[in-house]
Amino acid sequence: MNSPEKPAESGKHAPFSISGYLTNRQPNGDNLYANALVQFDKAVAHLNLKQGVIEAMRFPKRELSVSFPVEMDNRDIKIFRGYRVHHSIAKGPTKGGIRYSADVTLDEVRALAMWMTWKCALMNLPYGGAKGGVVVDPKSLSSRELERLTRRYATEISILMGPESDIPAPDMGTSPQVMAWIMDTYSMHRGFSVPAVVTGKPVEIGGSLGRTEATGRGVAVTILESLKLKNLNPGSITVAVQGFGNVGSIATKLVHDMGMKVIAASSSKGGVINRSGLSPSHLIKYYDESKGLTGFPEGDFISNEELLTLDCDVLVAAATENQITARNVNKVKARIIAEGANGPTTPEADEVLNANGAFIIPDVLCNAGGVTVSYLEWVQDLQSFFWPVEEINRKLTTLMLKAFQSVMECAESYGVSTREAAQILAIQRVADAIVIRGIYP
Ligand SMILES: NC(=O)C1=CN([C@@H]2O[C@H](COP(=O)(O)OP(=O)(O)OC[C@H]3O[C@@H](n4cnc5c(N)ncnc54)[C@H](OP(=O)(O)O)[C@@H]3O)[C@@H](O)[C@H]2O)C=CC1
Ligand SMILES: O=C(O)CCC(=O)C(=O)O
Repeated sequence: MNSPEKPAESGKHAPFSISGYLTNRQPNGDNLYANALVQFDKAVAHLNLKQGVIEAMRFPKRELSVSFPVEMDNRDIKIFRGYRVHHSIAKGPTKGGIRYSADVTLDEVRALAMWMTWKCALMNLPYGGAKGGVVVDPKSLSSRELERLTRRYATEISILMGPESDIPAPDMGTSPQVMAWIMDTYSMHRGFSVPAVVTGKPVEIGGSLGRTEATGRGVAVTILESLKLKNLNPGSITVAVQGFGNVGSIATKLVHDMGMKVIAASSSKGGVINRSGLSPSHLIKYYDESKGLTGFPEGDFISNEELLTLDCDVLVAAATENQITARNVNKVKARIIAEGANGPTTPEADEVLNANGAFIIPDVLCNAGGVTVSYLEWVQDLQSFFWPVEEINRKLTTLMLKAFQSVMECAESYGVSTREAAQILAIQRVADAIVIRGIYP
């Protein structure tokens, strides 16, 4: 693996060391921003770009760290920490979700913001990349506490937010309701409704039909396309899904509708396996009622570690980052890895999977359905004219297939992995925007 401290072999980039720049010192392979830089260095080495242009893409454009007080239901005041990072503004306003998680770090948000830049560029959306996060376990808060926290965080980052500057959306631990509170808070400060300031809202206040399902739908569309590429019949395919939130649960339902057999699914505390197949509707009902999948009666318990290394055809990694690592990669048996989550595979594990002949649908492609329908939501909000769900799903599928095709062509012509191909395409497009704008002549 290339170290992010060491320029890649081409020697083309990064005299600027990132020593001291990373904020959380995790073991090698676990720091998400370091991992994002390893991927970037690998992809950019194939492109003929000026040093300044490379430097401009290597580091975030701007970062906001905030501390803010929230009154708890028992009248105690707690201080929370949050972030909003803009990685690139070269191709348009910044776009990207907000994550509520007890473990979120600034480096994690930096990586996720960088990946949003590549994802938007790969999908040809007129956006740069951003991400936000608050260090909080949302399940530990009451609904009123969650609302107060969200409104205060939205106020703190409102100096960056706006329909023409930065448009947040849901990510892990946030929901359409959280987006509604953000939209309302921003609108209160402006004195009129600004639906286009955030996407993934409930449809009653300007959300788009199909947005809630969009990320999982994109995952399913790319899996089906991968099966076509490999001449595999969906009816003979077994699938294991790690993570059963927004992305994992919808992907489970849709691959099942396409004829594949889902044999295992999990949430954070473990999951369930049944080699005869699981019912997505039963899983979804159980998950909503029990807030997890452990104890689901129609199968046997399986740990997350076991699920990742299960004998199956397709592994959908739809939970969180750093799940397929140097520690477990040699035991992964799935031939197709669909990265519903952002950064589920570390760079070391990525190399091993590729060497072993696995087919990876990389995160910036696989989970791009969410931001794609977010874009459609933003366009609908700006024009105050809304489309039926069939039209949204048709547009989404068209854009996903086009991106899938271009990644395959790029992988073929450069002789690189699918992840490198996706990033090569995206980085070249962002670099073109930087050069054409004349920001870094
Ligand atoms: N929502 C979106 O539109 C998009 C999301 N993504 C990415 O997809 C991933 C999932 O996001 P989303 O579905 O929205 O998040 P949710 O918060 O809706 O769900 C997350 C799911 O992952 C589970 N989980 C968390 N940690 C682990 C773990 N270590 N092992 C197994 N399961 C775990 C959670 O379990 P539990 O319920 O027990 O906590 C939950 O089922 C993230 O990486 C996110 O960045 C990417 C693009 C768009
Ligand atoms: O819908 C969006 O704008 C962004 C979704 C997101 O955070 C992601 O794709 O990782």
